Amino acid sequence: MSKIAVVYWSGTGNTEAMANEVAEGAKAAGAEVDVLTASEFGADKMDAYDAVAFGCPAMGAEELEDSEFEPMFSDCEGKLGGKKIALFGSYGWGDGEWMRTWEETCKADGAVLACESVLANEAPDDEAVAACQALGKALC
Ligand SMILES: Cc1cc2nc3c(=O)[nH]c(=O)nc-3n(C[C@H](O)[C@H](O)[C@H](O)COP(=O)(O)O)c2cc1C
Repeated sequence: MSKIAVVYWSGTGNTEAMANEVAEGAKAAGAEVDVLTASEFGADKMDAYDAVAFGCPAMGAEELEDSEFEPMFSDCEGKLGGKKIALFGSYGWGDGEWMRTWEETCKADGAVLACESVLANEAPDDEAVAACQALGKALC
């Protein structure tokens, strides 16, 4: 059985709702899943999981949230080589630039992106919910 971590930051609950759907998808596919906030995760926990889903909304000016998520993620970057991961997050008025930048960072770190990243405009609609569940399944 694969062990999967869903690690997220969310200010107003949209990315949290996505994280819960990712977890549901992975559980339905038979994985053991831990859902953790950014402050509950770090590089020292990476080896305990077969795959990790990272979720963070667009913050700052098309950036990762900089007080909790970005420091945690930077910490994990040294452990991303060959690691199966997937990215998700909610955004507001932008065009998804934060996610494209984030994907490039992960590829440069040698991460194996299991599927297309999932973006939701504000609260996830039915399509985004289904995509989050499929993301969770893709990590199994
Ligand atoms: C301080 C701040 C900065 C933001 N910056 C961006 C941005 O650069 N691009 C964008 O598309 N949305 C931006 N947003 C909108 C959020 O990404 C959006 O509301 C998202 O749904 C929040 O997700 P959450 O509920 O998981 O916190 C920003 C929101 C806040 C509060």
